[in-house]
Amino acid sequence: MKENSDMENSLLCHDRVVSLSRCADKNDADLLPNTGYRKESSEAACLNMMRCLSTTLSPESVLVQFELEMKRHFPICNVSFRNSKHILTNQRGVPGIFSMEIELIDDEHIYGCLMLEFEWVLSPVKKRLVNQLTQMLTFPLKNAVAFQEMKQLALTDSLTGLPNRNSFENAFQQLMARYQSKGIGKRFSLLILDLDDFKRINDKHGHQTGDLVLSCFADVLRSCCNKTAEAFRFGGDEFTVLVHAEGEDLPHLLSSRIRLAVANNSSLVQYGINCSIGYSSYQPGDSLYSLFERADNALLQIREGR
Ligand SMILES: Nc1nc2c(ncn2[C@@H]2O[C@H](COP(=O)(O)OP(=O)(O)OP(=O)(O)O)[C@@H](O)[C@H]2O)c(=O)[nH]1
Repeated sequence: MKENSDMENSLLCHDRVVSLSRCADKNDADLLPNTGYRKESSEAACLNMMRCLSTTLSPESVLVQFELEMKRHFPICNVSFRNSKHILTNQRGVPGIFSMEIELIDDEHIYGCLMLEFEWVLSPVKKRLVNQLTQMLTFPLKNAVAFQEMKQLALTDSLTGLPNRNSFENAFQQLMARYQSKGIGKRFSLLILDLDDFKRINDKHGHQTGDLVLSCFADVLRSCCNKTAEAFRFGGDEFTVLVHAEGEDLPHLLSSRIRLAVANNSSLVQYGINCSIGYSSYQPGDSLYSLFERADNALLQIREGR
């Protein structure tokens, strides 16, 4: 069998694929003289790959770890994965001169396809090793994608598609941490929105119509929010918006925009839908409870004042 110390080549050595991986340890027994590379059997490479891929549950991180691990063996440029639901890519805009498309097979079904671009043309032996290492990706990637989907479900309201109460509480904690670390003066606001007399819709038109009205209201709310305002379904006919930009009159402006959008939406108008909105701005020392309580009191005052 042919064996040389050319770093670009994997070697077919005693019928086993042997790749060259970068090695920082100068005393490594398998270090090839004056190269900084060591020989590694494909079994060892696969084991390494499996070990490194099993440590994360984020699909993007799985792909990045895969890429890093592949880089030990191959001059790789771009890695991307796609299946019917997902496209993950680390495309850097520098195309490789040689590409391979490898199907990831799971229980005899094709789970997705991995596109790899390399800086150099690969020898047949190297292609074999790429295939072998790529198949290692199937299970961790599938696992990570399933985990992400479950996480997404747990944080999303299934009727309206808006982030749910759990999401709202997470977002609040994140905002509070961010604003606290930037010091006093950085504020954000909370809007609480409650549909007026919504029970009447269910009682008069049925639960399905009630669902449609809630979805329609959520769409209107979404359309009024921008990058600095995020809407949530808090529960039932109650919604919240976190406004994470400074500006004292922002909550007021957003409330007016939402009320106008509701009044101009024919689907909501036909059911006589109105909403009450109360808001409060974050003050240093506030908890979610105190901020929520102030916004809720403001909402009650608006209702009592009518
Ligand atoms: N269709 C539908 N109804 C829901 C859903 N979640 C909660 N509800 C109903 O929403 C209604 C909320 O009633 P209330 O809390 O009294 O609110 P309201 O009728 O708007 O009264 P005010 O807030 O005082 O104006 C209840 O009848 C719930 O059954 C849902 O997902 N779909």
